[in-house]
Amino acid sequence: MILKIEALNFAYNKKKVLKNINLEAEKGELITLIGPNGSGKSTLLKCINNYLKADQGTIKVKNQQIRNFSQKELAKIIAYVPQASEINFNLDVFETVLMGRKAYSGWKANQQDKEITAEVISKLGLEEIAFKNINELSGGQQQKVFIARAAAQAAELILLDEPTNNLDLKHQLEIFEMIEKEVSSGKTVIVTMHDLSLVSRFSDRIIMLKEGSIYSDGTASTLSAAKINSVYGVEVSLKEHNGKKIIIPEKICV
Ligand SMILES: Nc1ncnc2c1ncn2[C@@H]1O[C@H](COP(=O)(O)OP(=O)(O)OP(=O)(O)O)[C@@H](O)[C@H]1O
Repeated sequence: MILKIEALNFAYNKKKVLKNINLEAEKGELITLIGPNGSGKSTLLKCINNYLKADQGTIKVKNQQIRNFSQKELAKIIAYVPQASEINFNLDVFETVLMGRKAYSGWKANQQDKEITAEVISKLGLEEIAFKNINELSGGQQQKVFIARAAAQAAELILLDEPTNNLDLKHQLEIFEMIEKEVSSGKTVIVTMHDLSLVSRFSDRIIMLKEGSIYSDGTASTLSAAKINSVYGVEVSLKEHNGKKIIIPEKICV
């Protein structure tokens, strides 16, 4: 088991945001966290990454509490890609992906770091933009670069916060292809998303958060109109296509 969370509680000041979260993740799992705006998805990822410190409960990676790791050691196990709006710097693509190697070599990247960076760039199909400045890229291209940086970090657990937000259909699929490549090479990926049809198509396991608690945890086949209705307050129709669910919002429940 790569991740084990037990009885996690977290509050911003006095506002309880995560309530009694229990969660285990295995090697090679793709887990999607869904839930309405403000249900605590980003906060949970930030707690797992030890960016926010839990008030109560434990978070263990590889059987050790995350608070016992130095930031550098934890970065060899967990890679975290925040929401696009939280990212802002002025480097080219190669340099950005190379930053993923910081946990190994500090500021002084060695030849091996550069080779790993080049491998990741070509494996994930970013060669053509390798020397473009990040700020000159579209949102979709930037997201790909940040996933590449997480891949270069060679962490076993990758946390992605809404990587497909604001992306067109092609970029959404490309991001999922990148995620699937990481999962098929044995990485565990936890990703937050809002597009439930996309989630149903790509996830092994879907965790629904409702007001800071886990409301359900199961395969895409367990996603039901009743659950979505209860968590989002919206009536939906579910259609099946090639064994996957398509979720159509119908009306807001009153
Ligand atoms: N830095 C902060 N200080 C105080 N409250 C915060 C902070 N960040 C988030 N919150 C609050 O915590 C709750 C959970 O926020 P969080 O960002 O984890 O939700 P989310 O499920 O990721 O939402 P979204 O889908 O909109 O990204 C919200 O009520 C939010 O207002």
